[in-house]
Amino acid sequence: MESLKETTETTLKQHLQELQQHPTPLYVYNLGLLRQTLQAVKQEADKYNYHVHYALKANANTPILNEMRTYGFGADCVSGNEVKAAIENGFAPAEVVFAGVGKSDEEINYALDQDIFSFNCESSHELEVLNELAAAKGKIARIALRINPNVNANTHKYITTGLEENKFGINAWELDSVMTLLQQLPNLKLIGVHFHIGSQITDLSAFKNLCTRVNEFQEWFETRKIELEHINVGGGLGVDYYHPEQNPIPDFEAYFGLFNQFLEVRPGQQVHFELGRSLVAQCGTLVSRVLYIKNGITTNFAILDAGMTELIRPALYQSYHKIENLSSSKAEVRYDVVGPICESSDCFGKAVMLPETSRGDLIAIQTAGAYGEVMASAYNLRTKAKALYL
Ligand SMILES: Cc1ncc(COP(=O)(O)O)c(C=O)c1O
Ligand SMILES: N[C@@H](CCCC[NH3+])C(=O)O
Repeated sequence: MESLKETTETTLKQHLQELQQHPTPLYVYNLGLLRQTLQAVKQEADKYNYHVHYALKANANTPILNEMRTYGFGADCVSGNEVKAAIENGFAPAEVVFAGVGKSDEEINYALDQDIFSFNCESSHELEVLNELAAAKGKIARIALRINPNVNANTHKYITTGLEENKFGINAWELDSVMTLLQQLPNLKLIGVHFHIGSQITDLSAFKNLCTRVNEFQEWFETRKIELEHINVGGGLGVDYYHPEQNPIPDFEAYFGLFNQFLEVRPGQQVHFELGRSLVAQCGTLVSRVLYIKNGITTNFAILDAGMTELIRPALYQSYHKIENLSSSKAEVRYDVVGPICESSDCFGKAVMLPETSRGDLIAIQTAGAYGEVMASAYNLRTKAKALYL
């Protein structure tokens, strides 16, 4: 793994002079690491003939999408604009799936016109609306039922999606009535089932529990003589935010191996995955300049030109991102690293040990490739940060 260590730990420092020429805040992507990650995913998924759709919600930048397409991944979309981005960036419609609890008529109509592979449907009401819109176009929409498996992902409660209390998916007790309803909806064709239990899952036993539930649902369908061509088990594999240098690439071998061991697949069935974070998180860094150093009563503040408007994860989920000072190698001092936004939650890290930091230093906030740029906002009328690809 020595060469990987090189790419994550030193790439930014190697490019320091170049970075200094750029306005900040700036998202910097390491395409070399991205390619190594995608190669690893492909190698492990191919072992079992698994097919991966990239979840665009993690990062929908064109150079990133180009890499995904080049490596043969499909596109998992959650809005009409994501479907559009996938198609405009060259994904074949047959490689596009569209999930989401609240698809608007306009979004559905656009996806119907594109003849996408599948709508992952999350309620009876949605099925009725989709059937009506497909009928109006004289089309038959391929659908997968997103089932809520009631499996705990053991992750942050804001990013758990597969519990009964969550808004996502069709609950097990509704399946009978949904199947009865489907028989009355001639413009829908059921091609599979879909599950997704949450994100940033680091305890793989959650996926084992998912497999057990999927196996039970498969039996349920089988006893009713309903054939499922596709089993989509979603995404959710977590990354190591604490040690991006040591673990730049998640353990895809263990992840896919677990599904191979515990998921019972019927002959001819295809297994689909929808990975987002695990593919792109580690290749992205938010680079920012120190604006001011301010000595508070209890702490020193390093005030950056990036804030929660560029990377909202710490403010929203109290999530940890490793912070490095690329410019200084002085003795370490403790700082609260904060942004310029008019919110006290605009803080990237408290009591962070950094080499003594001065105005103008470049600060790297790591593991920001997923759910970073895409979740940026214009709050305080901020300008959107640019992206640089190394
Ligand atoms: C339905 C669905 N699929 C895929 C993903 C991608 O998840 P992750 O980025 O955790 O792999 C998400 C996000 O949690 C999702 O909601
Ligand atoms: N945006 C979240 C994850 C949600 C994933 C989409 N369901 C994060 O930054 O961790």
